[in-house]
This record gives sequence, C-alpha cells and structure tokens, in this order.
Amino acid sequence: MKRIAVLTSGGDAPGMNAAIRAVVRGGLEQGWEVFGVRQGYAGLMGGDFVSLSARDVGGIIQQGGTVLGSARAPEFKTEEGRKQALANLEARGVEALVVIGGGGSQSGAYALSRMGFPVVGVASTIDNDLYGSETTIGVDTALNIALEAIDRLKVTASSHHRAFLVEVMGRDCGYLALMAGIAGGAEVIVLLEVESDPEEVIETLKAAYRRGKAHAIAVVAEGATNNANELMLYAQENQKRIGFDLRVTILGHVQRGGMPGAFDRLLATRLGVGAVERLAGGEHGVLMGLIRGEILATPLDEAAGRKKPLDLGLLEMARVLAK
Ligand SMILES: Nc1ncnc2c1ncn2[C@@H]1O[C@H](COP(=O)(O)OP(=O)(O)O)[C@@H](O)[C@H]1O
Ligand SMILES: O=P(O)(O)OC[C@H]1O[C@](O)(COP(=O)(O)O)[C@@H](O)[C@@H]1O
Ligand SMILES: [Mg+2]
Repeated sequence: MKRIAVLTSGGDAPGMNAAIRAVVRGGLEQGWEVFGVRQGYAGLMGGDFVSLSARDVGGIIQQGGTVLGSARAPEFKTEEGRKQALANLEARGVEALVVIGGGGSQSGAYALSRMGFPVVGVASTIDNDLYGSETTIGVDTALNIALEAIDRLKVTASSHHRAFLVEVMGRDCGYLALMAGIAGGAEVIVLLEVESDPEEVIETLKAAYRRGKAHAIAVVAEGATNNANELMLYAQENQKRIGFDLRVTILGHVQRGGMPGAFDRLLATRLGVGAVERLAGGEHGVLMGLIRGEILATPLDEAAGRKKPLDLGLLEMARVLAK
C-alpha cells in the first residue's frame, strides 16, 4: 500500500481544511495510507506525523484555519533542514507529499522535489500572488471579510463625516487591496505595484468632500510604500485639512481567520482531489491551480518563485468610477 503525507504551510487560509479533507479521503479511495504532518515544514523536519482516517477529517470542511497547524520554518530553506525532512519521510515509508500553501511553501516543495522526492503543491494563500492559479484557496473568503469591514466603516464614516484609511493584508501583493477597493467602492486605492504620492491621496479625499460626499474610503495595501499609518502621519505632520476627519483601520489577521465560503470550500476540494489524481497517475513536481475554470497542473519549476502580475487596468477603472 502506498503512503502519502499532507501538510499546510505559511499563513493559514480559509479552505485549507477542505483541501486536507479532500487529500485524505481522495487518498484513502486510492487504497493509500495518508499521514498528516503538523505545523508545516517545522513538523516535517521534526517528525510530527499522524496517520489520518476518513473520520479524522470529518466536520472540518466548514472550519477556518488548518487542523494540521501551519508554520513559517526558515530552517527548511537549508539543505540540512530538507535532508532531515527527507529522512523523516523515508523512515515512515512515505512515498509522496502534498504541500498546501502559498508562494514560499511552493518554493520549498520545489526544493524538495529537486532532491528527488515526489511532491505535488496545492495553491493556497489569501494573498493571491501565486503563479499557476488564477485564484488561490482563501482569497475569496478574505476578500469578503475585508468588504464587510469596509461596508461597516462606511456606515460610521457617513454618520461623522469621516474619511477612513483602511489597510488590507496581502504582503507584497496588492490584489486584495485592489479588489476590496473596487468592490467596496473606495475613493482611493493605494497599492505597492504603483508608486503613490501621499499628497495625491489627501487631495483625492479632499475632492470627495468638496463634491459633497458623506464619507470617503482609501483602501491601502499593507505592503504599499505609504501604508495607512504613514499616510495618517503625513496628513497630521503636514496639517492637511481634508474636510473629513481622518481615521485609520488596519484589518490585519482578522481577514485571514474567517470560515471558508462556498467558493473556497469548492476550490480547495477540487484542488485536493486533483493533487491525489495526479499522484495516482504517476505525476509530481507540479502545482495544482485553477486556470480558466479547470483544475490544472503547472510544473513547479515554472511556478515556484514566480509572482503573478496584477491587472493594473482595473486600478484605472476604479479611479474612473470613484466619482
Ligand atoms: N526558497 C525556499 N526554499 C525552501 N523553503 C522555503 C523557501 N521559501 C519558503 N520556504 C518555506 O515555506 C514556508 C512558508 O513560506 P511563506 O513565504 O512564509 O508562506 P507562503 O507559503 O504562504 O507564501 C517558509 O517558512 C519556509 O519553511
Ligand atoms: O501571519 P504573519 O506571520 O504575521 O504574516 C503576515 C502575512 O501573512 C499573510 O496574511 C499571508 O501570507 P502568506 O500566504 O504568504 O503566508 C500576508 O498577507 C501577511 O503579510
Ligand atoms: Mg506568500
């Protein structure tokens, strides 16, 4: 009987549990034994494995986070760390590994596969920065959480004639900020992919006040050169009068901790099953992702370390609509 292992790595993303469940039950269907590895690559190096049954992954499809735990494990970037991981896999007779995670995790998966171990990646990060999948597990849920926050902020902003600088997660990718800004009807969107001028941000908010708006929202990507706190500081230090009173809200990890919505549960389930199918067909060294509605595999040597570009045409569209 073949043995495989599955782990979740990097920042947790809503839907990871649905992917774990799909890998476990899909693997059992093949007649394999499936191990879960706790705390990502840290558990892989530390030998923290647990055999999973169909019942063990019952009742988790609707849960946010990851029941296996996740970690950032810098030692896995070293050859010694990965050799330790390989030794642990071999000691348990594990023949293949499924890595559910984002860009860094898939670089780790690629590094392991180059050492000769069969690995299949599953695209999972709220940041949506991963090449090889048009969207990744967790993005839709995180985006909806950001939107709910923006909608609520608009209510209180309108009551007080305030402008809000809302900082949205995404590390060095502005995808969530861009989409939250468009769907939330923001007056300003500040990304890291486009150089921003604090003066211009303030002027745009001021212009919204002059047009008679009851509130204004600037959605700011966490990785932007001028993040929300810096923009606030600029406005205060330069004694900028916007008309609106200015406030800052940083959404942070709140965005990551939601219950996965239907889209993420379905995507994660399809990607997890897809990973098992590829392994069953003898394929590995690939990343499972969503491409034009289909679950497809991209070689890890193409996907790992490569950032997906942002459609900046959408930023111009948002600017035109912010009247
Ligand atoms: N170049 C790399 N080589 C090997 N392992 C890596 C590499 N980059 C990242 N990793 C591993 O993947 C983990 C998760 O990466 P990180 O970038 O933090 O999150 P994500 O996978 O969600 O983007 C890291 O803590 C490390 O263990
Ligand atoms: O949870 P941490 O370690 O504070 O890291 C925060 C980072 O994790 C994320 O939430 C998710 O990033 P990854 O998917 O790359 O792990 C980023 O948006 C954010 O910059
Ligand atoms: Mg990442």
